[in-house]
Amino acid sequence: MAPPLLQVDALHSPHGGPYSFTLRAGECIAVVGRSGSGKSVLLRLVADLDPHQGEVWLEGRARSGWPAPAWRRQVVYQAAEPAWWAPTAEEHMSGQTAGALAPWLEQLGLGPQALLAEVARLSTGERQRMALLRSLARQPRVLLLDEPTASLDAASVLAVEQLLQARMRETGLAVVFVTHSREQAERIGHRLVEVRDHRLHPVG
Ligand SMILES: Nc1ncnc2c1ncn2[C@@H]1O[C@H](COP(=O)(O)OP(=O)(O)OP(=O)(O)O)[C@@H](O)[C@H]1O
Repeated sequence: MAPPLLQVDALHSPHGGPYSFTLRAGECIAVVGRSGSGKSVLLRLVADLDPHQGEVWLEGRARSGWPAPAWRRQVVYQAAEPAWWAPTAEEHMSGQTAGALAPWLEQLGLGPQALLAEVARLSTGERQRMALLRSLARQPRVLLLDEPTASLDAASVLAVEQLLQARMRETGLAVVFVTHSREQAERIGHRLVEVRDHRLHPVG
């Protein structure tokens, strides 16, 4: 049998873990847990953003064998409060044209002009949807999402979930989705885990 797309082995730091799980192409693991339980720590360790021990494998190849920029192209982390480093969203879109992004913009209820507006002038919810587009524009194999719909109304939440589900189905994108909503976890997750006592526990 083919190895899992992502394999996480005893990943830990002083702030969380050891965490172990596998993720297949096209699969979503939804992660729930109390505030401060270590959900963001988990994502940051998988993304290689904090010092840690343990290992992560992508397509059977250990992360220690990947050049860091190549790893970060394939495994993309979206923070709960994403940072922006240029004035407009368009400048963050990994060279993808407005035309190429148009279907996603429309699906998320954003007009094409939102790409050209100053990011700072977008509403919190517009910025959050734009952050997801930026993550998808990088065409990762694995997307690590930290509460990506926290600022959205119910219709926009569903639009985000539907876009992600289509990308998982059509491209094999794999997702680790951190959320405070058990209902959302059940909608989007093929598997649910809870972070408790610095460990992952299967839910349901
Ligand atoms: N670099 C760090 N230095 C010190 N403490 C840290 C560091 N990173 C995380 N922590 C601590 O680890 C714990 C888990 O943090 P984490 O951000 O993962 O929580 P969370 O489950 O994502 O919470 P929330 O749902 O509120 O976002 C917290 O107590 C946090 O203060």
